[in-house]
Amino acid sequence: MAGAINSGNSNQSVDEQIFNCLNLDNPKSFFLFAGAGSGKTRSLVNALDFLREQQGEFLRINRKRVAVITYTNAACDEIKHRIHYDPLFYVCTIHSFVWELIKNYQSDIREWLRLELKNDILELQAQLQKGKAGTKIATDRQNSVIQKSNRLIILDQIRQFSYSPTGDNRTRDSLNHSEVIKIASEFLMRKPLMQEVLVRKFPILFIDESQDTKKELIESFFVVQQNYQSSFSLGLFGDTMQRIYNDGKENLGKDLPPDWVTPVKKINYRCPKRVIALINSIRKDVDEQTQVPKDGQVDGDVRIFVVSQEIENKAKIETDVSSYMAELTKDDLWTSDVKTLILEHHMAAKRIGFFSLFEALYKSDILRIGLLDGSLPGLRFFIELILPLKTAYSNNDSFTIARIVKQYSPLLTGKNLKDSKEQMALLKKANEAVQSLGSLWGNDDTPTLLQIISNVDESGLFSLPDTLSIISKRASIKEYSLTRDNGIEESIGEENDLVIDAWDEALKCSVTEVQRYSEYISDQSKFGTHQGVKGLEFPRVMLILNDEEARGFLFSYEKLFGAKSFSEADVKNRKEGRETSFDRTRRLFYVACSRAEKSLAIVAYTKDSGAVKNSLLRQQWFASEEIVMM
Ligand SMILES: Nc1ncnc2c1ncn2[C@@H]1O[C@H](COP(=O)(O)OP(=O)(O)OP(=O)(O)O)[C@@H](O)[C@H]1O
Repeated sequence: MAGAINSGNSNQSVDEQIFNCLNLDNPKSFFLFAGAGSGKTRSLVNALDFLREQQGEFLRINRKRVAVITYTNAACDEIKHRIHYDPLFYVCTIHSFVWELIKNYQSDIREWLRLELKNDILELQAQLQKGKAGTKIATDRQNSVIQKSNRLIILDQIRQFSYSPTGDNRTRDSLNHSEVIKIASEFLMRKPLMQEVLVRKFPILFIDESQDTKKELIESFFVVQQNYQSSFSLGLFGDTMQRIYNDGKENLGKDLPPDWVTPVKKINYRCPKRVIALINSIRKDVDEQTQVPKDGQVDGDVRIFVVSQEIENKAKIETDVSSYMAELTKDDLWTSDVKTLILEHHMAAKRIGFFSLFEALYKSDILRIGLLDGSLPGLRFFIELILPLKTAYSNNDSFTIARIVKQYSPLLTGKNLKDSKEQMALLKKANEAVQSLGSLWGNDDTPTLLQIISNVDESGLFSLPDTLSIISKRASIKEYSLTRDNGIEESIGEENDLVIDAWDEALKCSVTEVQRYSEYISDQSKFGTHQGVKGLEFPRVMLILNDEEARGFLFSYEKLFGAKSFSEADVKNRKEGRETSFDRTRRLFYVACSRAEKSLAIVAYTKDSGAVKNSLLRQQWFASEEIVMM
């Protein structure tokens, strides 16, 4: 690693090396890249504690803060919690950070957007001229030209650009996620004033999981660091082996300026010895970084179960695997407290039983983000109102029923009750509406979502969210399209029908699917995705590998384990030094395996069990007794 002027492998010295960088009179930048479970997050928090103690007063008096960019909102909350919400630290995701940086440059944003839109339109028109007419791609391009041209026309009418890091930004004055990243990177690169403002406000900037931070931004932060070496410290935390998104900077850390400090961490504090040996092997052909266990670490167990893809009852296989592991490890919690990691949300949806609902809404680009982060108003309506009301109804819990109805029902608004001469009649109406809704649940069956919204619409018990209301008043539907935040906006064309189609399909599902979805999304379920568990740890991990179910093309476990040969593109990419789906999958596998604190079971569904077995034996990541053919 270039620029390693300091190294050491005791944890104490790593933290001290970082502390030494944080002297505001002589700041240094550093790059703490180390394997899974080596305590990078812990070192980050230690550095913040150090800053609070040593520099807190100075920073506060001079109205400066320390910025910490995290990869997810969950990681952001975790760090904020660990530093007791001290306002000295500005902890946020990359999108919030860059918006904070650029939001006061409104006229520059307008000019940037004008140029960007013009260039995009020219490029699309050139592609349209070159390409075949009448194809789907040509239609998409034409629509895109129309959309961008419309945006260009209204550009000067926009008084203030807006952006929400967690929203879908579909109003006419909003910027989208990739635009704010692009704007911030370009402004940071080109505008000395913006660099100065950044450094003045945040003389110290830490970036966690920086291997997955958008490369153009990382590059612009490097430029700032070079221009402000004596007043700015950039601290990067991460692990190149855990880069799982394509927009991160490849080979981050290569050719660092010579004055950067690059501490080394070799101990893995999380995983048992056997898992450490496994992840060392997975990593061996990539960068030869090896880890050692902490003193007194347990051995732990690893098994890989090779199962034919053809097997119908996968749930049974996975229960059998749990029992096997419980017996092997003498740990009964394998049958009740296991984190199961799947590659895609679809796989959890199938296993938990909300697949039809998920599949229907996932099809729409507009609804997808809200579906994945649990914020779709159409679903929240069921989760926050209908399901709790149903539970209270089943339990004869009249207190809770009254609370929900009073809080949400338009029948019983204060104004309604005050104005009404017939309060008793209103209460009776609300009561009947609750009875009517409750009666939809028969002895053995549960209502569909459509039955529920029709019932509620008719009784007037609750106002439906705009999305659902539109469905039930389908007659006027063509004039509207849906947005996640507002429900209704001016028509933007074809996408409208896709959203309606998606909801049409979803409303045919039973409300039980919403219940299961709700458990999954609020993290009460035992499932997580391979990507989503970055940074987390669990005692018992079951990793499900199944390309067929995952449907993605970015990852291929069949290739990783020899059941599928490399495509021509893979061969070409490898020859030319570019990464392949094999490389990406190997990194994802590393991330997922390294979450285990005690024991790890891998269930590999495959079209060719024999080929997988041979390949596993050749690869030597697992001992032969650890490979279980099922
Ligand atoms: N010096 C230490 N002594 C004891 N335990 C430690 C030490 N450093 C970290 N740990 C523990 O090891 C586990 C992993 O630490 P942490 O999450 O900080 O690692 P990480 O490098 O950020 O991991 P990953 O890259 O896999 O997300 C945590 O449970 C943490 O509390």
